[in-house]
Amino acid sequence: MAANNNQEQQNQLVGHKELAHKSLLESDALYQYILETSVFPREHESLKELRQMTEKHPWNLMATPADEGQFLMMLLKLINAKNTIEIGVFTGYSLLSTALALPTDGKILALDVNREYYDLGLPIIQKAGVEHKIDFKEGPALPLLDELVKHEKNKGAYDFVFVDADKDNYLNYHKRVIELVKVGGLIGYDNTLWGGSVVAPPDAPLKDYVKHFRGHVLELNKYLANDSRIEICQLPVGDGITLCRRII
Ligand SMILES: C[S@@+](CC[C@H](N)C(=O)[O-])C[C@H]1O[C@@H](n2cnc3c(N)ncnc32)[C@H](O)[C@@H]1O
Repeated sequence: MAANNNQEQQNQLVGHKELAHKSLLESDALYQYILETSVFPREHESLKELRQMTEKHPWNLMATPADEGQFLMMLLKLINAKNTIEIGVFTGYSLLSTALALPTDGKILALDVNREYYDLGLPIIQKAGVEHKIDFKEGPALPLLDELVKHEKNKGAYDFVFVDADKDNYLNYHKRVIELVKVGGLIGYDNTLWGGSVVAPPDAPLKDYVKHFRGHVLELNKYLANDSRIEICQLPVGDGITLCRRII
């Protein structure tokens, strides 16, 4: 009986390294511990619900890890964010975290090339009562950002921009969002440690997709470190998030 229970527990734990390997947490047990001991206030039950619902989605590994979602919520509250952009929504874990953290009249412009993912998580966003804060636009983010930048009123209008989409476009996004975020505002680039591969030796046995985007992530990191318009802070939360505070 005890052996069966152990096996069951093992089965539940297996998979973190495979499915959520982008997290820096190397141990399945530690990951599980974080999930079980993260205190989501009552009104954030919806985050747990969204995670459970999408857990079996084949691309579930794309969702923002729980520790990072919690961090984002705290950060947004600390900077009193009201007007934000999210590039790369997927099923909406980071989007729901953001929506819960913003005030009632807060707004998020949410961009994703695929609305199907968003629609999957939407019922939970609606149940959480925060859909009114979200303006979802389907399509490649670059032309949508170009359109925003054209209008003077949008420049410096955003408190926070979260970038979590196609890694080979991050530098292109940076060129646009730096104009949209206000001086003193923040841009957060996700996955800047890229599963730890940014420090892997050139001959390291990396998964194909990790290898494919590694060069782009390295290029972004170097660019951000030398960009005099921002000050940066790279945090080992989730798969690494680089916060850029616009200073000029
Ligand atoms: C890593 S997932 C985002 C995860 C999400 N932030 C979350 O918490 O679940 C990346 C998303 O970027 C979207 N994406 C990829 N290329 C894009 C593009 N060119 N423009 C807009 N969205 C894009 C994908 O459709 C996918 O939903």
